[in-house]
Amino acid sequence: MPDTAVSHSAADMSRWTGRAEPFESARARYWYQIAQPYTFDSSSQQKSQQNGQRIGLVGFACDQGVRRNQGRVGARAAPPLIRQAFAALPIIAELQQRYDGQLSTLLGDAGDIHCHDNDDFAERTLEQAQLTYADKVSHMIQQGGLPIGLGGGHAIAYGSFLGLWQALQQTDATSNNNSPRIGIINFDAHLDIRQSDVATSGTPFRQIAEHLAAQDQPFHYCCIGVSRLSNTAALFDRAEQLGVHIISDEDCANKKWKKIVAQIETFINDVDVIYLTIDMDCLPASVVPGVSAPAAYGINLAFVERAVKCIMASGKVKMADIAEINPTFDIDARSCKVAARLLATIIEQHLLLT
Ligand SMILES: N=CN[C@@H](CCC(=O)O)C(=O)O
Ligand SMILES: [Mn+2]
Ligand SMILES: [Mn+2]
Repeated sequence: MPDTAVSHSAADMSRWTGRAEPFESARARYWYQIAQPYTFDSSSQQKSQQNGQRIGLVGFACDQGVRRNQGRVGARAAPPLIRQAFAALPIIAELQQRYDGQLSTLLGDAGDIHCHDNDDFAERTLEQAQLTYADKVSHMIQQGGLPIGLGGGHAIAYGSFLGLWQALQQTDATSNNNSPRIGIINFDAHLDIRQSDVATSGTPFRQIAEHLAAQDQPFHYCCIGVSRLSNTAALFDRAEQLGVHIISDEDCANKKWKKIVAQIETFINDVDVIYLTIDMDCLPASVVPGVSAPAAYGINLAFVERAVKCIMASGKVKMADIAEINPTFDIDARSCKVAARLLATIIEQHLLLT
């Protein structure tokens, strides 16, 4: 048992495994074959130069926010299992062609931040874990990489935002008093803007709104997949006060794609950088059973993937994460496989664009 409330475990490369195919051509390439430990350059406040790998994975092995939010815990076990499902996926031909000879520079694993929230530890473990995680992702952004956080509960979102915020504070635009406008796009059945005396997995976007207000910055938040039966009227009231752009789960099912994509593009056009977060409970419980709070209705995986591609195509996504997988309730690793597919989609789109 570690003697601190928050610890970091380095990348365990022995978990990057998959099929061996000695009789196939060299194009039978998998992510497990090219992942490397993430390289943190200590001299690194080299603004936006490519010092580490292009993509950095970092786990947020923490479900204290879910516990505080009266949810069912277990999400802390997800990061290595999402990695494992992703490791076994093939690298698509377009990426192999594009990065011929440089595949080993694409993907770094920065290990996991652990939040040890048992009775032996002080109350503020979650907040410490968020800060430790934020420092890691901020460093990656400053090295010119795209960090992708693997939750853990959705309390990861406040850490992801803080990491992005810290990195943006170092940019020339910010020092010239011209802060980039941050847009947050969250795929989620829940708004996660709860009022509470402590941070939880249900509060991160309200915390972000307060952080931005304290800095005199606008709050641009678009939540896609919101369910009218997973959020109270009090939450919808707060969403209205905060100017949240809501695309409901029913809109996703019933409205024409063209209309939805126009709404997303209008949101994107109003911001300079995007933090993209996917709470896996945006999908139906039949597709993703292993989450903290399963959705009865949910939005289609095909819809989520198409929308993620459209958001990534903006070239504005500087931070991303995938949250709320809870392996305790998964069936045959189905939920981890869906998370891995969305992770692959984000990575492929980013690498094909940059
Ligand atoms: N991060 C998710 N939060 C949801 C959980 C809802 C539930 O437990 O039913 C929320 O607070 O709304
Ligand atoms: Mn949710
Ligand atoms: Mn959520």
